[in-house]
Amino acid sequence: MIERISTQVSPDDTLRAAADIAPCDSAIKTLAVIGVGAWGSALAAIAERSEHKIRMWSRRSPENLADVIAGADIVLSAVSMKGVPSVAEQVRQIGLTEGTIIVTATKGLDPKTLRTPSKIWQDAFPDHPVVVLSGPNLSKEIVQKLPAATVVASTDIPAAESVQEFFSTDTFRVYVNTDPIGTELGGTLKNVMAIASGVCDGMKLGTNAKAALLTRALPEMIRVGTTLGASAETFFGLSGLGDLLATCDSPLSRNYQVGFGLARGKTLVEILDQLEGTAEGVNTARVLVRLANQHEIPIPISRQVSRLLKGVTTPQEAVQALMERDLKPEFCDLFEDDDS
Ligand SMILES: NC(=O)C1=CN([C@@H]2O[C@H](COP(=O)(O)OP(=O)(O)OC[C@H]3O[C@@H](n4cnc5c(N)ncnc54)[C@H](OP(=O)(O)O)[C@@H]3O)[C@@H](O)[C@H]2O)C=CC1
Ligand SMILES: O=C(CO)COP(=O)(O)O
Repeated sequence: MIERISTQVSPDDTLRAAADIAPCDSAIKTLAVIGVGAWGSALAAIAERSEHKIRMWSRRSPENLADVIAGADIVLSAVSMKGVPSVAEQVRQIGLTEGTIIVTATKGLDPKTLRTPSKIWQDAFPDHPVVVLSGPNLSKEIVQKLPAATVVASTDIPAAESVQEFFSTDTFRVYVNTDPIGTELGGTLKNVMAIASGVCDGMKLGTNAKAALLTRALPEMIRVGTTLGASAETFFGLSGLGDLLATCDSPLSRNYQVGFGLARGKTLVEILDQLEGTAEGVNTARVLVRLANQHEIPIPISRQVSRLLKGVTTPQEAVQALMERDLKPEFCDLFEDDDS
C-alpha cells in the first residue's frame, strides 16, 4: 500500500516526488526533513527506500510543521544558517517525541551568538541526541548517485550509528565519528577556504599556489577547531580535508563560485544575485573573524577572504598580504601562530 506522506517545496520536483511517497508498514522509520533546498532534497532522495517514511517541510510549504515532525524517528535540518535559530525555536515550541534524533546538516555559524548549528539544536533540545552530518557532498553529484562518503558525528554513539544505518546506500557511504564539533567545523570553515580557492583559480595563480593555499588552509582550520574544543585528527578526515578538497576544486561549489567571481571583477551583490542557493562562507567569514578576535586565533587566509568580501581589499592585495607575512618554520604554527 502506498501512502502519500506529504507535499513539499523543493527546487527539484522530481526528487520531491521520489522522496515523498513511501509504503506504510509497522517497521517504518520516519524521517522529517526540515529545509528542502538542494541539500535537504538530496538527503531525502538518499534515504528514499521502501521501509522509510519521509516527510518534508520548508518555510514556504503548505504543510504544518507540527504534523511533519510528529512521531519522527529522525528530524533532519538542512536549513541555511540564517534560518536555523528561528526554525529550531519553532520546533522547540512544538516539541519532539521522546528519543527523536536531531540531525543537522547545515554548515555555518550564527552571527548573533557565534554558535554552530548543532549547539543551537542541542541548546533547544538538551535531552535529545544531536548528530552532525558533514562531508565532501556536493549535492549535484549526490543526486546523480555518484559514489560519495560522509560522516555522522555525535557524543551519542548509538544515535550516530542509527543515522549511519539510515542514510547508508551502495553509493553513499556513511562513517561514524565521536567529534561532532570538529566534524561540523570542518564543513563550515572550508567554505571560507573555498572562496579563497575560487579567487586563486579566478586569478589563474596556478597549481603551486593552489596547493600552497589548501595546505596552509588546513592548519588554520585546525587552530580554530582545537580552540573551540574539536580534535585535530577530525580535520584530516572526510569532513575536514575531504570537504576542503571537494569544495576548493569544484566549480559546483557555490562558495568557490563566489571567490571565482570576485577574482573576475564581479561585485559580491552581482555574484549572490546569480548564485543558485546558499554560499555559507560569506556569512561564516564574517563570524569567524569575530570568533578569532575573541579567542586570539591567527586566521590569515580567512581574514583576507573577509576583507575581500567586505570590499576593503582587492584579490591582488589579498595575495600580496599573504605572501608578505613574516617568514617562519613550516610547522611552528599548526596549533599556534605569532601573527595574523
Ligand atoms: N548543496 C550542497 O551541496 C550542500 C549544502 N550543505 C549545507 O546545507 C545547508 C543548506 O544548503 P542548500 O540546501 O544547498 O541551500 P539552499 O539555498 O538550496 O536551501 C536552503 C534551505 O534553507 C531554507 N531557509 C533559508 N533561509 C531560511 C530562513 N530564514 N528560515 C527558514 N528557512 C530558511 C530555504 O527555504 P526556502 O526554500 O523557503 O528559501 C531552503 O529550504 C547550507 O548550510 C549548506 O552549507 C551541506 C552539504 C552539501
Ligand atoms: O558543502 C558542500 C559540499 O560538501 C557544498 O559546497 P557549497 O555550499 O560551496 O556549494
